[in-house]
Amino acid sequence: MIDVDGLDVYYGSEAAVKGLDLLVQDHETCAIIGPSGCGKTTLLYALAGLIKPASGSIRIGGEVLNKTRKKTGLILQNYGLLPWKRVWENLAFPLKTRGMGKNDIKTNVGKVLEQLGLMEFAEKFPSELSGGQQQRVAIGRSLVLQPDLLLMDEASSALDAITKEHIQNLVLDVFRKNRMTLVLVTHNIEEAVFLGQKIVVMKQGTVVRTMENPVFGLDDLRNNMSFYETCLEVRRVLDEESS
Ligand SMILES: Nc1ncnc2c1ncn2[C@@H]1O[C@H](COP(=O)(O)OP(=O)(O)OP(=O)(O)O)[C@@H](O)[C@H]1O
Repeated sequence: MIDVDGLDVYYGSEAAVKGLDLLVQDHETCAIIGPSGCGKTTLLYALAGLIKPASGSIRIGGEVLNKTRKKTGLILQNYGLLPWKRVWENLAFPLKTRGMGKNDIKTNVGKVLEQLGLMEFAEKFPSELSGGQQQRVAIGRSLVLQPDLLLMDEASSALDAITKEHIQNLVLDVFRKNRMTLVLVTHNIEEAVFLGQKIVVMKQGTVVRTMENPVFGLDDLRNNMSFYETCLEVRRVLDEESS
């Protein structure tokens, strides 16, 4: 479980996150949505252990977080790939740095490339790939480490509408097959409703609304009217909170 209690994060004298409380259960997905500048990315970095809070606490699996965790994967907006390494090496690199043997690396990287449909791109450089393919490689880089918690910042914001949906489908599939907790930050209401079991609305550095998503995980969700009704409900909440 992720348990955030009274979190304050400052940049200099400016508070980016203020008195924020959040609970995310194990194997749950949580989508964080809110206007630009409300502190979503800052919260994600704090959950990754990359930013130290001024006060309050973050507990993950009962342990107070005071540095990065091996079992937390973080996927950033710009994908964070190593441009001079091929896809295969991009996935192998985090395992090498953890001292894994060659054969185990081969098996693990092979499995993840297979799962993400990336085998045919194994020998390519990131610059030779489309945005959606690069995003899949970024997901792969996190998955090889078998995270129990995956943090994603704007998973699909730079992608066209169709590729966006493919990536969202893939993220849901990855979540289901890998038994992890998923926290994602998004500007996109449909993405929040598609991927968030719990939808958390932020405003000015704090959580103003938490919604349980009634349609999360339904089959063929995008062809179901209740999906769009839930999107409208989230839109109403965002409008109310911004007025
Ligand atoms: N490195 C930094 N130094 C100083 N202020 C920062 C820094 N990063 C973010 N901020 C400020 O902290 C606040 C929260 O920023 P943050 O990036 O967390 O918001 P966000 O909700 O993720 O925004 P967006 O949706 O536009 O990405 C903003 O007012 C921003 O200007």
